[in-house]
Amino acid sequence: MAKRIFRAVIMGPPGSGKGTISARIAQSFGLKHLSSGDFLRENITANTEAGVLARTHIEKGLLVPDDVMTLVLLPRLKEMARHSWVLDGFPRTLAQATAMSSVCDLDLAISLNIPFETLKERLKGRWIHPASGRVYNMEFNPPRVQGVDDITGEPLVQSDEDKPEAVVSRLRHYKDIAKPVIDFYKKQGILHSFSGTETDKIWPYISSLLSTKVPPV
Ligand SMILES: Nc1nc2c(ncn2[C@@H]2O[C@H](COP(=O)(O)OP(=O)(O)O)[C@@H](O)[C@H]2O)c(=O)[nH]1
Ligand SMILES: Nc1ncnc2c1ncn2[C@@H]1O[C@H](COP(=O)(O)OP(=O)(O)O)[C@@H](O)[C@H]1O
Repeated sequence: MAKRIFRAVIMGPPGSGKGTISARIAQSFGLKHLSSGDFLRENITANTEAGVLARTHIEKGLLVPDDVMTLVLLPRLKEMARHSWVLDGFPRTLAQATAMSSVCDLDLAISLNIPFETLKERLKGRWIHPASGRVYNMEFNPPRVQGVDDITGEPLVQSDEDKPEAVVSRLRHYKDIAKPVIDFYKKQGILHSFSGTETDKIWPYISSLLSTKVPPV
């Protein structure tokens, strides 16, 4: 019998732990971790038309326009039709959520509610390995050797998006546009929200919810 496909999205403001939690979900439940930020970075590196447009917005701490996002994401989601996945960072607007519902059905939407002050602190300490998208935090999950990626030994960088001015504007904007998306999934009966200041305390709740829906690896 074919294995049932399971699809989840994870939503939350920048720094809320979407990437960290998606990586744990992928590892514990054998789902693929898809990330809108990684898809955009691939396009930026490859200098595609969408990548060039995306870069100009990201550099200003702005969201990438919906038409560019759907152009990048929808074909990737269609390619993943036979796989179970957790998608991090998409959809962020109602237009994106509606466009996505025309190419795939979701089983679960996770929403992370993390206080504003906690988010600001976390983003200040976030460093990434650009080639792989691996994310570190100088307190929460520091690299083994300061300033370099654990796997490749290449240097880590702090992204322009995590500089203080960009962070505050991104966090303000998030709340306004996320509300209709959250309501959209609430109406479908697939929304589960989790609140807290620490990923390690939220994780057991997410993990037990998922174990009722996806068999662990
Ligand atoms: N101090 C602290 N940092 C965390 C926690 N959870 C995640 N982080 C770090 O906070 C930053 C943002 O997390 P990330 O998963 O990238 O969030 P995203 O922007 O929602 O994908 C990263 O540097 C993480 O390592 C936590 O519970 N405590
Ligand atoms: N669904 C989306 N809609 C619009 N812009 C997006 C979307 N996903 C990612 N982006 C853009 O890419 C940037 C990086 O995304 P990501 O790696 O998910 O980081 P973060 O979680 O810190 O926002 C975002 O700040 C935003 O400008």
